[in-house]
Amino acid sequence: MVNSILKVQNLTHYYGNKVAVNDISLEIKSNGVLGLLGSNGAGKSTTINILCGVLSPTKGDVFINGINIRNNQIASKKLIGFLPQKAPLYFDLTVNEYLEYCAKIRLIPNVKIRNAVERVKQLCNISHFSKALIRSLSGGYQQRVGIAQAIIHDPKLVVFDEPTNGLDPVQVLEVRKLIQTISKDRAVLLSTHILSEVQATCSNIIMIEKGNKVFSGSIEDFNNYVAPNTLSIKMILPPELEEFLLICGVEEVDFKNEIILVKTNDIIKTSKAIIERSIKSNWGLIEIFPLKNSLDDVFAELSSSIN
Ligand SMILES: Nc1ncnc2c1ncn2[C@@H]1O[C@H](COP(=O)(O)OP(=O)(O)OP(=O)(O)O)[C@@H](O)[C@H]1O
Repeated sequence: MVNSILKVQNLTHYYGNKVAVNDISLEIKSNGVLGLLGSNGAGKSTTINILCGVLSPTKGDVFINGINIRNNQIASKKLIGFLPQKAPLYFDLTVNEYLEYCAKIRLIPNVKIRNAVERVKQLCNISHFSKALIRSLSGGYQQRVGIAQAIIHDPKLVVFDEPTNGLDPVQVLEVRKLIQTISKDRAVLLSTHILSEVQATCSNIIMIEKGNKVFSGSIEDFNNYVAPNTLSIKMILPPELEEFLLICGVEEVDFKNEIILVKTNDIIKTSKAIIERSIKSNWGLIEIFPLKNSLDDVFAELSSSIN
């Protein structure tokens, strides 16, 4: 049987008597980017600090490639790369000096260090800064150095905590592109509270709120999670508001130029009723379709589902 790259079973963590992560399970079976989404304080950092062996969980188990991190700290850490919210950089070292140092603390044999450093510099497009002091690099390039240290030992799983925080829009796009490239050869867990980040980078999402898992599935499943409750309608001869309100399930009607937005408690029944009435009364129905919820709507709905 092939081991999952990451398996988290019933993870729970308390700070004193306050629960920060409550019975969370998740699994990564193949390469690609899994988004760990949640509002501020949801429990994302606590979860990933546990996965990366920085924090011991109160309860539950984490397996990296089948290895339980609780009893096999060194073996499991060899398989994980981590870029925390604040990249662990030494600003007075050059890029080469820093990456060589990271390779040593990752226990890469001396004879292989040079190749490892060259490989990650090339991948992260920082070779031309090899001899530059880290403090002299822009925020985006410093973040690339942070990413390079996270993959220097060629881990199976890389964990990024809010990797585009504080970067300008161009750097954000470049760092996202780099993360996607990295995810072709390994699994990536990307923690963020930014929906557009998840949309742009991830294939699947786990969402946590107040320490509880509230969603797990594909971006598409996430998008369709909350059933739509609004119909968008175009008609040549629409009826008056009062007549609309008499139709089965119609709760609110909003006339916006040519478009009529109808809020309903039953999208199927109301669509059927409007189509039937339109034919009978010659309203000249041109189009009718349910309006999809935006990801922001779904995020808001899921965030408020835990009290
Ligand atoms: N060292 C700590 N001691 C006590 N409580 C903590 C500690 N660290 C985090 N918490 C609390 O645990 C909960 C989860 O925090 P965590 O940092 O894991 O959330 P997060 O989703 O990463 O949030 P953010 O996006 O703001 O970093 C929060 O209520 C937080 O206040």
